[in-house]
Amino acid sequence: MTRTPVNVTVTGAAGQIGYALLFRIASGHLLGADVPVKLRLLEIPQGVKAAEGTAMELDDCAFPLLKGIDIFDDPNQGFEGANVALLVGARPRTKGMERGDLLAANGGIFKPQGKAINDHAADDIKVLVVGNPANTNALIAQAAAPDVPAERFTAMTRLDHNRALTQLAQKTGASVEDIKRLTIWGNHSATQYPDIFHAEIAGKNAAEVVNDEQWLADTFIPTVAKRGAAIIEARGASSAASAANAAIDHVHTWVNGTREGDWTSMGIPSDGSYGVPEGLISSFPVTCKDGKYEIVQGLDINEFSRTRIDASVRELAEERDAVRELGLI
Ligand SMILES: NC(=O)c1ccc[n+]([C@@H]2O[C@H](COP(=O)([O-])OP(=O)(O)OC[C@H]3O[C@@H](n4cnc5c(N)ncnc54)[C@H](O)[C@@H]3O)[C@@H](O)[C@H]2O)c1
Ligand SMILES: O=C(O)C[C@H](O)C(=O)O
Repeated sequence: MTRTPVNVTVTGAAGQIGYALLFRIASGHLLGADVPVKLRLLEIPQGVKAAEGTAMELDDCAFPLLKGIDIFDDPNQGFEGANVALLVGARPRTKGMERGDLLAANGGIFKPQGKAINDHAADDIKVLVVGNPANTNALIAQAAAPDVPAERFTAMTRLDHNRALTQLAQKTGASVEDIKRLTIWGNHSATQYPDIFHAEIAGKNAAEVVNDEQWLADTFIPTVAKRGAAIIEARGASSAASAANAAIDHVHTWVNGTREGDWTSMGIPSDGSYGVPEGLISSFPVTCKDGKYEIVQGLDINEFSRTRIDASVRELAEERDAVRELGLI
């Protein structure tokens, strides 16, 4: 039986992450090796020509699963019939820009995009926000889409999760696939908290295997939390291929499920679990099954973790208050 192609909208398609992302979506890594896709690329008018060039290259790959590419500069058209939306395009922070300016500039992008998703996307739409500040941009888009279930709006902390997996693997000599149940809590920012207290390495508690709280506090957490800045410093540009890879992982896991005995990290609207105020889009440990996610419940949060989760959640609440004041939510 031939399957109906899944419509995938990608914003910021002509950017760095877009260039690393589109070829993997078209080759079946986002949804599965048997799922045909149609790409809908959304750019600002100045980005359309470059997106057309990328579309030419996509054509030149002759991907069997790629059933069409359309390019738009109007969000209402870009999100028409979208089943999956990857919101990558965002206004980067430029010199002299305060956080409030950045939130306001991104509000001008994510509010209309949220409304366009509300009015035009397919009923089963799943949204991943990658563009920074990802959690709060997701909140803005979600608030502008009252007819879409709030839980369909998610923000990307999978890159942080993947970064933490490798740091832990390198410290312990384990292989990344031997590590399970690691968690990123909070905001995709320097306040995020990568938590290994419930993680397992080949079945053993990771914190006990590491047995070095100083490494945890002074090396592991800051290395993971500030990795984005370290990449910018080294590369002269923000992470692109690893961010695209994480976006692929996030959606693939959401759609196809977490592996047995494991969980992942996703920025999702809080239901009040673990003391995170309801509605904030914060990263949690989640399991995924049949296209839905659930927060892992009942984890014992120690004092070390509590302080750090609270600090990141406080930052999210401040960002929410700032966008509320700007009338964006
Ligand atoms: N959550 C994460 O883990 C993570 C990781 C890396 C980067 N990021 C963020 O992802 C975003 C994109 O990064 P990049 O390196 O691809 O940036 P980039 O500047 O190379 O590309 C951004 C693209 O978005 C387009 N764009 C801007 N406004 C748009 C709009 N309203 N509609 C559609 N397209 C629009 C631009 O024309 C540009 O082509 C940045 O905000 C970056 O900070 C997030
Ligand atoms: O773009 C950035 O500021 C960094 C990015 O969010 C990252 O984590 O690599």
